[in-house]
Parts: sequence; structure tokens; C-alpha cells
Amino acid sequence: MKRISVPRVHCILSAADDLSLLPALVEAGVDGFQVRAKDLDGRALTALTERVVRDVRPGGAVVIVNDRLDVALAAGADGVHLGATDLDVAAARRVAPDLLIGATCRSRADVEAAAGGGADYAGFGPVGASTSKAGLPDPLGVAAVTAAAGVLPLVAIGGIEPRTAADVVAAGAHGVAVIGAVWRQPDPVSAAKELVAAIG
Ligand SMILES: Cc1ncc(COP(=O)(O)OP(=O)(O)O)c(N)n1
Ligand SMILES: Cc1nc(C(=O)O)sc1CCOP(=O)(O)O
Ligand SMILES: [Mg+2]
Repeated sequence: MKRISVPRVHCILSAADDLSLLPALVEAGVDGFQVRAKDLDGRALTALTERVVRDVRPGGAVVIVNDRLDVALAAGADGVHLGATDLDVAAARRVAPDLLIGATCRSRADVEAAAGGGADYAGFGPVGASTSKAGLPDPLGVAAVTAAAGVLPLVAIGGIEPRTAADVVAAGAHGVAVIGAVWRQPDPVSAAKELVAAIG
């Protein structure tokens, strides 16, 4: 089976977000949703992912599950995003030859390793300062995107808002992943439209 394309705007969501907005976010041009719900057990995460798939797939958007390959497969999602302490990319690829697989990368060497394991994209960051996650390393900056580009599609993450989205794409990123730039805005759908317009 042909693997689907890597989305350009990844909206990272949890059960706490206003999920009634999902179809409108797809309409606004968001083409990827990552289900990231650290507090949910496997069953609840599967149910949440199934709901997101139901809401966004009719509009053509892709659903990626953070951390959990088993949940991605069980829920019929399109992909999984793996971090440094999750299942190894090569092991995930053996189990799921057709799934979209993303890997967190913080350097060009990380991107090369992820590509060697069979990843489809690198979640590259943190590019800027983020208040959405504790314990992140210092921001890499936009120049690091250019230094890491050309191996895998880079999805820039960390403090991305419309202006920085345009900057990272100009620097060689394929797309962006965001939490605050959508969910912490007074009008998440208008904010998503701005983000989509910014990446061109
Ligand atoms: C697109 C994208 N890039 C990086 C991350 C970070 O993933 P991870 O290292 O697994 O950390 P958590 O998100 O699980 O805290 C991501 N989620 N998405
Ligand atoms: C979940 C996550 N992972 C990151 C990483 O660099 O690994 S940065 C991040 C948070 C992204 O949220 P915001 O768009 O609000 O900064
Ligand atoms: Mg993760």
C-alpha cells in the first residue's frame, strides 16, 4: 500500500481541547492531527483516536498518535509519532510497513538515524521556546532547521506561531506542529487559517 503524504500543519490535541472544532479546523486547512493525551490509558486513547479519525478523515486530514503504535493500529489511525523513549523507529517500521512514522529529532544526526530506521518525517525541535511541555532542551533556532534539512521532511515544533511558521518553511521545513498557536488562541479556527496561510 502507498504511504500517505506527510501533513504540513500538525495540530496536536488532547481530550481537554474543544474537539467540536475539528471539522472546522480541517476546513481551515489543517491537514494533520496528532493525538497526544499522556493521561489516558490505552482504551481511552483508542476511543479518543477513533473519534478524531471519524471527525477529520472525511475532510482528508491525517491522524497520527503520539507514543503508541499499538493504539495507532487498533484505532485505524494513519501514523504514529515516536519519541526517544518510545518504540525504536526500525522496530515500529517492521511491525507497521504502511503506517506514517514520525520521530522526534534534535539534530541532523538524529534525522539521519531516523531516516535509516525508516521514518517518514522528523519532528524537529524545539525550534523556539514552548510553554506547552516541561523539560525541553534550549531552543534550536531557525538556522538549525536549514542545517538538518534535505534528509527527511522536517516538521518544526516548539513555540511555532504564524510568523515563525513562515520562517521555518523558508529555512527548509516541510511543515509545522503546534499546540498553543491553535488551542490557546481566542479563535482557534481563525488562528489555524493564519498558520495555514503563513506556510504558503
Ligand atoms: C511533530 C512532533 N515532533 C516532536 C514531538 C515530541 O514527541 P516526543 O519526543 O515523543 O515527546 P512527547 O510529545 O511525547 O512529549 C511531537 N509530539 N510531535
Ligand atoms: C509536545 C512538544 N514536543 C516538543 C519537542 O521539541 O519535542 S515541543 C512541544 C510542544 C509544542 O507546543 P507549542 O506549539 O505550544 O510550543
Ligand atoms: Mg511522544
